[in-house]
Amino acid sequence: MTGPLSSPTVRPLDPQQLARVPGVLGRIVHERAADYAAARPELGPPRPASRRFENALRAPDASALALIAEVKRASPSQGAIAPLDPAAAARAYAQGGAAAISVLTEPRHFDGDREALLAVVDAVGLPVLRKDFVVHPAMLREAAEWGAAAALLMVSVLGEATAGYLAAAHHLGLDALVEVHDEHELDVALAAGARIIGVNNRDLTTLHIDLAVSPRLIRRARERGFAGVLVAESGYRSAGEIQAVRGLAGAVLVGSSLAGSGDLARAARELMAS
Ligand SMILES: O=P(O)(O)OC[C@@H](O)[C@@H](O)c1c[nH]c2ccccc12
Repeated sequence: MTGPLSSPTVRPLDPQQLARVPGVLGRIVHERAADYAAARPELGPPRPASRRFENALRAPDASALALIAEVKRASPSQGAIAPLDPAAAARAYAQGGAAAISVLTEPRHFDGDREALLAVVDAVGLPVLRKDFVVHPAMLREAAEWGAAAALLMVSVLGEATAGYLAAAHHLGLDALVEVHDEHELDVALAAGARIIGVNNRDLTTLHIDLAVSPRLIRRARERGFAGVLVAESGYRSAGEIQAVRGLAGAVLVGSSLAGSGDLARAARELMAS
């Protein structure tokens, strides 16, 4: 029996679960699992839900499109993007109208770290998303301890463990961006009770981008009666491309094209101009 104050039990992904993840993504999750192999799995006491991330994406009105701007210094598809100072980048994004900031904390392929997240939490009042390859409950505990308002949960990585990790995030007071890339993953996210679903246009096993993925899966989520927040993710470089998800998505998540622009505030404003 689990009472309201008992912690949900979430296990680190086991080698069998990790082995199911193909391609580039498979390599990264193996590395992350090794990084956290010795970490404690306990979540600790429950924390109150702030819903800060979710609320930021819903405001100011239901038809507006919110920007989640990402502090991204490097990626497997592009290599080095820009040697961003995380705090300065986040301030520029805030000035440019971002509703929330995403910060990569994966060190080997995205040049992210804990310090980047802490610096951003300190620099801006906006809610911050910890963007990492969550394969261990300690990664969620850390996200809460570091002051993140939300964490990314990838259905392509967690599979049937998604519901447990979602409960763990909520136990810690975190919102969760539950990421999907195809119909099956969307069904898993919906069944898990996700409140915020991100549709990644990038297939992380091949790194191929197809901007038609977000509109397709967002429509399907609505057809299924999903009333939560839908986020279109990855590959957006122009206001014209963003136009295609207006009226569909509640938010867009953009990293590379902003991070590599030189003037982050201006790039954010121009990208979101309708
Ligand atoms: O840089 P882009 O193409 O604008 O994409 C941003 C974001 O969607 C992308 O970084 C991302 C989406 N899901 C992820 C999961 C892990 C790492 C990174 C990601």
